[in-house]
Amino acid sequence: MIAAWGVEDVRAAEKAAMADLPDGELMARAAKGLAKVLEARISDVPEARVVGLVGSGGNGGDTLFALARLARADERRELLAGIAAVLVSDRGAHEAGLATAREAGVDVVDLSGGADDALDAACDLVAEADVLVDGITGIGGSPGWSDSVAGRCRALFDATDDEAYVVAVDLPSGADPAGLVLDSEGVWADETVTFGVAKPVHLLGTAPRCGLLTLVDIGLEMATAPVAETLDHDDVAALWPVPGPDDDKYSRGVLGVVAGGESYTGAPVLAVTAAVAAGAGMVRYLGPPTPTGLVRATVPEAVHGTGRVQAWTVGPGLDASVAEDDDADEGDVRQVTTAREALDSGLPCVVDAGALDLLDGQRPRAGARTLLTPHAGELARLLSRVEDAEITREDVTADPVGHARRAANALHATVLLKGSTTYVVPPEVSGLPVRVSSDAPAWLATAGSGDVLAGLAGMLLAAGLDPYDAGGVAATVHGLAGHEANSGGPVRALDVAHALPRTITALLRHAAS
Ligand SMILES: NC(=O)C1=CN([C@@H]2O[C@H](COP(=O)(O)OP(=O)(O)OC[C@H]3O[C@@H](n4cnc5c(N)ncnc54)[C@H](O)[C@@H]3O)[C@@H](O)[C@H]2O)[C@@H](O)CC1
Ligand SMILES: [K+]
Repeated sequence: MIAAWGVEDVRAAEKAAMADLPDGELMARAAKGLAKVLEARISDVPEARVVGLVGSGGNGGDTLFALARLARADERRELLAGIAAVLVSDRGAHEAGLATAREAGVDVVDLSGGADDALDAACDLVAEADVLVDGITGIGGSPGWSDSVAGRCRALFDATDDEAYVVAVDLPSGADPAGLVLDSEGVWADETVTFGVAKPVHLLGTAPRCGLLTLVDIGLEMATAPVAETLDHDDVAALWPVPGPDDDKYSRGVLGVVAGGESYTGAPVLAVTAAVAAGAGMVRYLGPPTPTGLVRATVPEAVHGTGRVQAWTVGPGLDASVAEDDDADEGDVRQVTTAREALDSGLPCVVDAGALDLLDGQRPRAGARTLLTPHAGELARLLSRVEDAEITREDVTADPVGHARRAANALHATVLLKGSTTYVVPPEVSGLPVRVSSDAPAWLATAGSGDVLAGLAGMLLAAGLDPYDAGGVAATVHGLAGHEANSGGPVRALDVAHALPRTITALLRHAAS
């Protein structure tokens, strides 16, 4: 599991650690770890040139100390062609760090004061750099560039060679440390070397601009809960419901699926296939004749009609608007009633697609376990109704976690917000971290993919997982199955469902080995 703590909690932990350590020890640890990573990255580059961009705070301090270490280490080996530091801020740079870097022989170009010739010299340096170390801002930075350095930073990054390997110190400068502002100007790194623990910027929607995440241990002890986390393969395997010798199909979990209608016939096939493929004890499909016939023909394991279930997946391919349409097919209208009955049942429920349109607030029975699985547009529609306000898809994509949280709080449900990054957001009162999953292939953005996810998540609810775990596990396994279905190329949703058994087997085998 990778867990991320908020900036205030990180600062508190740093303060606590520093109280027991000699002055400068924590930064020395950070710089040592950073220098080690830089050394490894340049080990194969003959006559490498390393340039650090240095801001005025602790982030620049880390960078200067690390460059000094690199320069010292190279005194003996003379493998590097040059090590330079560009001071970008008018406020100068970390005093001890700068003195140490100068002493170690690091070339320094100071841009404070704004002289054009200094900026030209700095641009020449970065144009030649094989490794660019971004130490402008860390957790003390605000999103984007501040006015005083914006022109310089733009010029420096414009001059950077596309081939240069960009290593961000702690986080890419200009990225929002809290990971909430997604579109700020600033650095996109190939690798981010962070210290102590990950921060939200590394896991939330800003994660893609961090590149590879490398964690350097500096001995922080966190006294608070993380705000975000990403499940790794072992976490998922540990949560996966593995049947024991005493289990039967009922104890493993029966999932009821209310999906599709006379016009939308594919979604039920996908959701039911996914639930069966993921290992449901039994899947019971409820729907009008045409999709029922299709499910019968394609998923012979499923049963049909009303009966005992332990959880529901409601909504894939469901058209809730037929309830208001006098000319609508009778079976479709009945399907909306069935969906309402499932929502009213008090049983655990995945509420997806069309069923989200049936919710105006909490499900009727207090405490009913609920996992909502909207994409950004569906969440905007749901929140607009619940809050009686106009909320757009753009509002949601600009602050996905904030909006998912509002829906989770208002509906007492866990919200799995689908997108290139998927967030599983429990109500605030739970105190649980947001779960983030961002390594699904972009090819998964395809029709039917959400139906597979809804079937998979429903199967996990039926097996007894709570909505938070079911959402986190389903999002991760769905992404892995997307890779498994056709790594590096287009995938169709049905293939993702069919890839579930081998994806799950691989996870369980890996964890057992
Ligand atoms: N405090 C500690 O014990 C440790 C701190 N460490 C490093 O110190 C960093 C935090 O240091 P600071 O609190 O000094 O803050 P930073 O170094 O992250 O940034 C603060 C400086 O950046 C400027 N700045 C803020 N927003 C800006 C923007 N949008 N554009 C341009 N400049 C901007 C500020 O004027 C200020 O001078 C961490 O990210 C980490 O790299 C590490 O050495 C680990 C230990
Ligand atoms: K940085």
